[in-house]
Amino acid sequence: MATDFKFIPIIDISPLLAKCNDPKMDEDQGVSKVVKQLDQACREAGFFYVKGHGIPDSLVKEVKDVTHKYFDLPYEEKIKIKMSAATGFRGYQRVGENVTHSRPDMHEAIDCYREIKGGMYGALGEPMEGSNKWPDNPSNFKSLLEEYISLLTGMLSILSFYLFSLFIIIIINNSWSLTDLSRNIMRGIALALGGSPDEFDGEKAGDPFWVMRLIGYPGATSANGSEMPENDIGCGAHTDYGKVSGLADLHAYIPTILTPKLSVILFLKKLYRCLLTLVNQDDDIPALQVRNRSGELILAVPIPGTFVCNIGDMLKIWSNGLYESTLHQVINNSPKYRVSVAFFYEPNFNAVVEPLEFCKQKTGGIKKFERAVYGEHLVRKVLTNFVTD
Ligand SMILES: O=C(O)CCC(=O)C(=O)O
Ligand SMILES: [Fe+2]
Repeated sequence: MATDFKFIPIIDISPLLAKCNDPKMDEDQGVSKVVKQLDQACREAGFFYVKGHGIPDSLVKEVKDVTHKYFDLPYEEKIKIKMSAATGFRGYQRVGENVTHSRPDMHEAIDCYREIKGGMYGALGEPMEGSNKWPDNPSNFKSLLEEYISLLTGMLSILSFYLFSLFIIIIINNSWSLTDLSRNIMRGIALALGGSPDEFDGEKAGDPFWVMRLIGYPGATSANGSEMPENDIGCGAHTDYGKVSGLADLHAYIPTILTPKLSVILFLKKLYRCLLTLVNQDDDIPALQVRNRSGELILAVPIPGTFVCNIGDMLKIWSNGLYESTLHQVINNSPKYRVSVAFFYEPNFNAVVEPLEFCKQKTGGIKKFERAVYGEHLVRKVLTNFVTD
């Protein structure tokens, strides 16, 4: 992170969304103001809240409600959608299965990825082929989450009733920008970097991959119970490069190569991933902590009606370090169970990620990062990153 920021700025992005598809958006005063704020936030904190984002509050809340309901179910029920190599690493992982810095994270989660159809990305995408594992209970879980994802990505994958309701929402709000929030924030960030608004369209992130984690953090009392007495870290310090799937499942995939200890050590090696993250967190439980340059932890206090956004490592590469991803962690000290839904907006699966020429010029003319193909990194994450990175 770049500075000793003391707070995380709140940015009203509605002027940006209103003009996002206007070819002259960069000449608009409202857009320029938002772009300036984005630039400052990305340089100073790597984190910002967005308000005026156009996603209905009722949907944002409902997504957290169904997530609470799912995690409230007995373990035998939750495990019905267990994540494994056979599910393309999609599905439920229990508390402690995720590891950061060799410590089990005190959270459970459902991991989802954009659907990969058979043969879509050849042999590279094969291990992750498949569609997401949605629970049957609560019964509206799948439809609700698919609607939510379509609004965040602009991928109108749900036909029938939900597409129709989305259409009505769009008409009511008179704004197409509702349907692709992440892309539109990226258009603002592209301008903030000094590029054109469509810098990340096309081959870079015009057909974006996405990852979503629905995360449940047990309350402090149960977290300190007998099962894992010392661990109260919900999610260890990290930048957004993504999470490794359950080690047990990875061993099922590459059973003979690694000992569990070695797996954990290699897991610590950094993987570049993630462009922009949008976190939808419980309104009443402050738990997400962001580290500034001196190591002070700045709380990303929940602010109703906002998403917490942070830039990921892929943007760090594209911007040649002009924008950095910031370390953050989660500790739920409240006795209440906390839920957050982290949505990771990613480059195209086949995208080649390397410092943009104009960013290189702005940062001393030297390329600070090597070229990476996003899909290779992603798949390596779930398979061989343990071996080669
Ligand atoms: O739970 C949160 O508030 C954030 C989670 C997070 O940082 C992540 O999953 O990358
Ligand atoms: Fe994160």
